[in-house]
Amino acid sequence: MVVLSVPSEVTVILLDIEGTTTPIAFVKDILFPYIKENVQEYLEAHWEEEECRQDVSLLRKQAEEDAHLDGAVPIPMASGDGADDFQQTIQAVVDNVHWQMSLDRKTTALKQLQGHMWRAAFTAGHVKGEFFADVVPAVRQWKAAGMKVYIYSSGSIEAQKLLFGHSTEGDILELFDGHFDTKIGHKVESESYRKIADSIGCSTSNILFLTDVTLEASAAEEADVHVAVVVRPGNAGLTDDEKIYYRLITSFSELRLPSST
Ligand SMILES: CSCCC(=O)C(=O)COP(=O)(O)O
Ligand SMILES: [Mg+2]
Repeated sequence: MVVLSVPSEVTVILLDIEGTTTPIAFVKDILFPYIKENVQEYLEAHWEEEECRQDVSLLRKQAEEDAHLDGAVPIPMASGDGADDFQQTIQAVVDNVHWQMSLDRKTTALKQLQGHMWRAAFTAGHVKGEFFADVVPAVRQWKAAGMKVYIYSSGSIEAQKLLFGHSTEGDILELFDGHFDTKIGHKVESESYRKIADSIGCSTSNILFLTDVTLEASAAEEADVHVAVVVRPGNAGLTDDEKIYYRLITSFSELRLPSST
């Protein structure tokens, strides 16, 4: 088995979700279709609620920023004048969400709405978070060894908590010391990793970040974070150069903590 020695200065392990702890297929084939199939009905049912208003307002702001992009879908303000206007505005939000999802965009606006929509599915037990078999045993071992373990995903913190709180392994939220999402910054920007270190109260070099996406690994590395790229079934392939450059693991069990023998 391949063994990757964790540098002795590492005290924090920061985990990506999709493609790292959790199969991409779970996100693409279960979580995302739930949104596409239910967004219209969800908006119709929750339109007048404050949380939904805020979600739509954030999506509208994002749509304005996206106006220059090919195929972008604007979300006009509802005039509040009649059922047709209400339906047209909802349809614009639905189309915008579908458009963003067709590009797998990771905007905070989209992720916030998705998190709110998944709440019902997870809490009712219709959907349970899935993890690769090595994930939970490894995290338990790291915690027992005194490591701090955090999550950093494009999925909203609320969605992350649903995934880990309602999973095939039960509620495993207690295993994590904290969560970060794109509100701290995008995962492909190195500044995000500096802010995460500040927020945890450690140096960036105390962090080991595990992700499937080399653009994220590169941004983290630029901030002096240790990185390993996680290769899982169903993940996007890596180039030969990436395979040579990055430390690769196919299972969390390949990590050797400093004190391990
Ligand atoms: C319940 S987490 C939802 C996953 C998600 O929406 C997503 O975009 C995952 O991105 P990641 O940064 O974890 O690769
Ligand atoms: Mg990922």
